[in-house]
Amino acid sequence: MDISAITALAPVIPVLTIERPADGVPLARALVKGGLPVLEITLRTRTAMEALEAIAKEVPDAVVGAGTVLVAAQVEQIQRLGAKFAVSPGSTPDLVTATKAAGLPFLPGVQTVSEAMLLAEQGYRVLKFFPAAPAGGLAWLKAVGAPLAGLRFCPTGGIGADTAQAYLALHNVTCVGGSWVAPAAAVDAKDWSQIERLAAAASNYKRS
Ligand SMILES: O=C[C@H](O)COP(=O)(O)O
Ligand SMILES: CC(=O)C(=O)O
Repeated sequence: MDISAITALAPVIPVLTIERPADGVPLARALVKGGLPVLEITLRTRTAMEALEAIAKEVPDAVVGAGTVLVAAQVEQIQRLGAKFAVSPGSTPDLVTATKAAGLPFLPGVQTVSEAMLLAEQGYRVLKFFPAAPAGGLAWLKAVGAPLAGLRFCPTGGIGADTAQAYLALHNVTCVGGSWVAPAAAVDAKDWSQIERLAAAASNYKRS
């Protein structure tokens, strides 16, 4: 699957920052059961790599990727642990080269038109728009829809249950990313049924 196919699988990509290794698998199972199979594990915690590997091994219906991929050296490791894609808040030439060499689908982050154009020159058609809400949100996406007509975005950052549907209604939004479907309090309480309900609600959002 390429990144277009992966981002087409579900309207919402849960962005997960996992603090305890034991949380990863039940959290992933709850999200997949709720209808959100594409999961982004951010590499922001000591346990992220371990959680990524466990989910890749034990939750076969999940399409698990790594987020907060900042340097090329991480690419080989996440792929070896079972990541199906890489996400970054931005992009660098080294990350583009490393993910292409590895054949690992990559969702690079952009915040400006010029960044989007540079990635389009490299062949990317699906980009993460990060941080979506502070960087212009719905208004930015609407404004770039005509000039960047060939590009689709996965806005992430500051999106919640109250705004996700409005983003998904835009023709240049393929999916949205966010942490709201796995609130830290629910994870701390191991309230997997609450997370499954939040995922089920998010999986019902309609795309344009
Ligand atoms: O850095 C944050 C992640 O991209 C998710 O953002 P969020 O917590 O605003 O949904
Ligand atoms: C911001 C985000 O989702 C990432 O760190 O990849």
